[in-house]
Amino acid sequence: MLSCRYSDVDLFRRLLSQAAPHRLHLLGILLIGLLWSPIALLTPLPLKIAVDSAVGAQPLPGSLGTLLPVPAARPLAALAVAVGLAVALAIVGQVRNFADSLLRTYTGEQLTLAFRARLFRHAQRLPLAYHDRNGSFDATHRILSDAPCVQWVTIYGIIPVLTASVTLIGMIYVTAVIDWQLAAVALAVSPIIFLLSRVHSQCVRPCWDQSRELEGGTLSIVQEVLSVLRVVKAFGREGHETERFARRSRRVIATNVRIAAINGGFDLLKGLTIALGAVTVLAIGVLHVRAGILTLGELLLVIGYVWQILGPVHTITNSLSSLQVAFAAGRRAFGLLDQPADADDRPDARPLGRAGGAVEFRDVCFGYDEGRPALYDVSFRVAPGTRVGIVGPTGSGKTTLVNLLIRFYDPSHGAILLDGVDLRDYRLADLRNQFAIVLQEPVLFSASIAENIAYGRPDATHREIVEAAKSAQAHDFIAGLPEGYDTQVGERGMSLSGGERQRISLARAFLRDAPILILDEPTSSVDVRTEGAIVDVLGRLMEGRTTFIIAHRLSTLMHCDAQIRIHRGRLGTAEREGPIDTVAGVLSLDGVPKAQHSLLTHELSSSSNIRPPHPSTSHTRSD
Ligand SMILES: Nc1ncnc2c1ncn2[C@@H]1O[C@H](COP(=O)(O)OP(=O)(O)OP(=O)(O)O)[C@@H](O)[C@H]1O
Repeated sequence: MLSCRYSDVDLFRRLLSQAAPHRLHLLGILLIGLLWSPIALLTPLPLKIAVDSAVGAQPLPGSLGTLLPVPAARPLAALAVAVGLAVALAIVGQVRNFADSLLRTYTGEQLTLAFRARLFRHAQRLPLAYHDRNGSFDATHRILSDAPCVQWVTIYGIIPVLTASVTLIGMIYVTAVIDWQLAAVALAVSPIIFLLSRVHSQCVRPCWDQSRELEGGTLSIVQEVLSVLRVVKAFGREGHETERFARRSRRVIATNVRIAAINGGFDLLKGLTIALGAVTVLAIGVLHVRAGILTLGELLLVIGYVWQILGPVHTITNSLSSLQVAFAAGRRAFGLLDQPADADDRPDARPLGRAGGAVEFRDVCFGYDEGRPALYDVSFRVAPGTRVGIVGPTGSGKTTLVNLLIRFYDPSHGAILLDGVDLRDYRLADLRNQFAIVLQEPVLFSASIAENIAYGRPDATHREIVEAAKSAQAHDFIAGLPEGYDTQVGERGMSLSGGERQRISLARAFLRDAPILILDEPTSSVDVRTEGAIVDVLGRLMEGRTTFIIAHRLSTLMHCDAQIRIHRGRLGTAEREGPIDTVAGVLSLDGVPKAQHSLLTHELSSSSNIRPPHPSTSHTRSD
């Protein structure tokens, strides 16, 4: 779990600093909240006036009596004052509620959006190893469901506690002025309630942590199943998946029921304490009325305050215990945010315009997991413009090799050089600009075809997009669509055929015009007829670019100058048989004229296959 190591104080501090840019809005909410205090203090007053001055013959209370001197013989005038005050309070209260709700919603959404954007930005910068380990939905859930914790803490946590505290102090003061003994009784209840709240928070906190983790796991099942629905349907596993979801959900339910039971138990205890306080105030108050210390109206006023005193106490304790939900979410959100991102550029990192395309692996070792190497001591050199096929059995390390080249991962030992410079010495953004990638399963985004083609070059003009589509033999089918280049392709391009999707991703690679091309079995998901067309397109796409093409099919290797064979993470020799020997074109190595050079055999070595370069071991091209 990535979320356990933060104390509440830590979280509180970090959430406040996350909310800091919106402090003016938060101040506005606080001020509107503080308006509640005078409204709450004045709310029981119309009742007192009605009882003491309209029914009884008392003068209007305090400064109201000075402002509106209603004679004792005019009970209707006193009633009018009571009604007028009640209506005015209701209007002011409703306007305050309206402004409060509007500003809370606006600020809350802004706070959540800002935190979500920060988490999303960070999730994209995390090393692929993090997402491999945790699955993509883990981050999704943290970004979508846990990010609102920043508004839960500020708008629904601290601000209600502050405003309720001010109201509480005001009410205790006014009650004490009227009858200090009643104020003391009401006050005596508060520490008991705070104590109960503290114990409550401690009991409920681990349950909230567990609930949020389980909920994330449950939703990840939904996401996983819906993203591979074709497979689930094809195997008829809908029932199994539903049961898996229900099993997880039952655990969430059990945890949430436990939380509800804890909350209910503590609410009961707090409610009983509050009722005990109110009943005691009532009993003492009645005795004081009988003894002539209080008027009946004052008793009603005080009882109104006592209930309202207990209201803010309730608000404070509820806000404090709901902070636990926010902290549980905050622990998960910061758990994501504190994962180390891809290494930052070195301070002296080199800018890179357009690379020449010379690539060298020098004694490269790498493993995804400790003690399970995926590549051992891989060394080879490739001259600019060489088209290299990477072959080997499944799981041998082909994808790993190109992953290291794009710097999705860094080698644990050795170095990879581009144009003679260690990849780690380049600015990462500049380095990644050197690659165009076409994958086995083309990746399209739910946007228009034009936007998908321009994904690697958002500044491309429409003309350039069309040119790229023509080069990828995609223009004709795109032009035949009712909305042409503006056609929306649906989620992951599912409204297009496999061949159409692959042509769009090839058009994207043409438009990108990068000096290094990475092709990962680009024809494996299309039929034989489409494959022929795509192989032709690939041939043109590879022209003048250093190309690494992972391939199992001979047809795909047809355009390659050289082959790297990998077996269990080690390099083997280049193949002698097969299409390589028959392909026209020569690998040029480090400035040596092309025609004099043979292929990679003497340039490729692994720990199991290290030998000095020697013409006799080299693999001369047939042409
Ligand atoms: N993200 C990962 N986390 C852990 N291990 C991985 C990961 N990706 C690959 N591996 C392991 O590394 C080894 C090499 O995998 P790689 O994907 O490079 O093989 P490959 O030759 O491309 O296979 P294929 O032809 O099936 O795509 C395998 O043992 C694989 O299980």
